[in-house]
Amino acid sequence: MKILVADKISAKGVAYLREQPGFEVVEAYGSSPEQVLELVKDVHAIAVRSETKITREVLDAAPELKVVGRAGVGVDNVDVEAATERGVVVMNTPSGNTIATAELTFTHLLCGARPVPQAAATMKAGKWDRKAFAGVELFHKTLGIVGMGRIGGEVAKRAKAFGMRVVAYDPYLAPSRAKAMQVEGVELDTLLAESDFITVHMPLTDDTKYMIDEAALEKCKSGVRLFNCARGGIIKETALIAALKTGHVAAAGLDVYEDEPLAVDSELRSLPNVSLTPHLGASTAEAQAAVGVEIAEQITDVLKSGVIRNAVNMPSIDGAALKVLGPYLDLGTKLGTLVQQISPAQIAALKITYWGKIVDLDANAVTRAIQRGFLRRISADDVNDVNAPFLLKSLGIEAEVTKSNSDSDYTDLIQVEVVDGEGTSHRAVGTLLGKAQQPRIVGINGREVEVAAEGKLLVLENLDLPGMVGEIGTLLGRAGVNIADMSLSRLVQGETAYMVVRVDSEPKEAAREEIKAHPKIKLAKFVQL
Ligand SMILES: NC(=O)C1=CN([C@@H]2O[C@H](COP(=O)(O)OP(=O)(O)OC[C@H]3O[C@@H](n4cnc5c(N)ncnc54)[C@H](O)[C@@H]3O)[C@@H](O)[C@H]2O)C=CC1
Ligand SMILES: O=C(O)CCC(=O)C(=O)O
Repeated sequence: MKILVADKISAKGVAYLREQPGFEVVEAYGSSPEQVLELVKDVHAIAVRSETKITREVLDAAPELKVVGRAGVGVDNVDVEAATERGVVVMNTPSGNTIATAELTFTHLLCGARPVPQAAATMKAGKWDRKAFAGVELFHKTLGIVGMGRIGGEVAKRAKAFGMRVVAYDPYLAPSRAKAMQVEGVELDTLLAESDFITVHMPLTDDTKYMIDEAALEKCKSGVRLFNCARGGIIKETALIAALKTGHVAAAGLDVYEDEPLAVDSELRSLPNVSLTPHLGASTAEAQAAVGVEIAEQITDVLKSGVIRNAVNMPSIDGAALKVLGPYLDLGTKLGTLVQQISPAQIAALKITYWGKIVDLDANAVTRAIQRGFLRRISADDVNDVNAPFLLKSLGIEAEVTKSNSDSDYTDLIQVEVVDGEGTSHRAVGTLLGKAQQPRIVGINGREVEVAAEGKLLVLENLDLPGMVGEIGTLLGRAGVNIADMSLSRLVQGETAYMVVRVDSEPKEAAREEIKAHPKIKLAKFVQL
């Protein structure tokens, strides 16, 4: 396994990767886009911070790639959509740099209140000016926090310790969390109107781009102070520059920019009332050690054991959750594979229904396992849990999931149903049996059966006549095929019955043709689970 460390992550993180038997680690920092294309051609994993851009082109150039690991929070330098289409897991380390970024934000807040960087620069220049650098206090001022996630929350705690009133705007902020954090949840306009200091802490999205523009600034108090240690573009730079020049915005502190690195001739560099840092939020020894080791561990887990944590393009399952969900994932994959093999090729919809305990668990991962199982034999692409929903959609198959509260005869039940182009439904139902939670198939196309969900199966619909079991047994015996397990089911005596036969080996072509052509057999499917 080859791992490219494309941006500088902590030495401890790199050492962890190097210690793994079978890992070859290549460190290549500051590579040009052309060099990156060359470097990735045989890598299985790439570790980045924010410098290296993992574009669609880079992903195309990396056929072996399984995972992109971002040592940090924002994944804006990774084309997540393209990665998802290719089944590449994109993961981040969400909390390792929270404190570092909250502390840098607070440093900017303090420098916005007291012009320390400006005063320090004049001291270095040999001056002694006690009049030009008066400031204001944070005490009893209102701080508006836009985006009350991990970093916003830590900033709020520090602001409370400084005696500030904290108001927050975050559409996803639960009132209970706001209360616990002693902040007032308000609408954005109220925050803009009431805050003396405003700091933003959310990702850059279509919703948040230019959230603080000319119109928003007009709603702010004259003399407001603004801070952005999240992503450039949340505060519109041209609007901010104009407002800093008039003094409507008294001071600003920025760590991030619309274009990074910030242009040498950016007007921001020459304004006296703005403090700038070059995207240093996460740059503490502690944060880098934390995110470097975390991403190295996460990459190792994906490559060695398939355990995925902190993925941004699929549901993550940690070790404890995997213990609970593991048997369901296995059952789900098998049911998906089974249904695909008993159905016609043209499928309009794949419908999944859950009953029992599984309803209360996070079934997203099981849904993906079912979809992966269904696609395993029909998609030309490498199918995995990341790209299964995308591939299904690209085949024009509609996905539907229902969690049912109705009673069932089993503690847990999963039904996978496909509807073909003619509107006919084909389905399989499965459960987990006993302490060992063995996957069992308990229904096929509305017939109750009971057979282990593993190995090779022969699914037959035959006329419900005496001697059928003997005839099939003889036929398979003649073909040298041993029967491991068998289940029979009929709805109405004398009509058709279902026979599910688990066999030790696959019947040869001639025997398969003989079974298919048997006048008393209406349907014969050979299934490999
Ligand atoms: N300057 C730096 O070096 C660093 C920057 N960051 C950036 O800081 C930002 C926040 O990071 P975390 O707090 O860890 O993320 P988080 O995911 O914990 O919090 C983000 C919050 O933004 C909120 N949000 C989403 N859309 C919103 C909207 N339209 N309006 C208001 N709030 C909205 C979410 O509900 C969530 O509470 C991220 O963009 C991250 O990339 C993170 C670490 C270092
Ligand atoms: O890696 C870095 O220094 C940038 C950190 C950052 O912006 C993030 O984690 O979102």
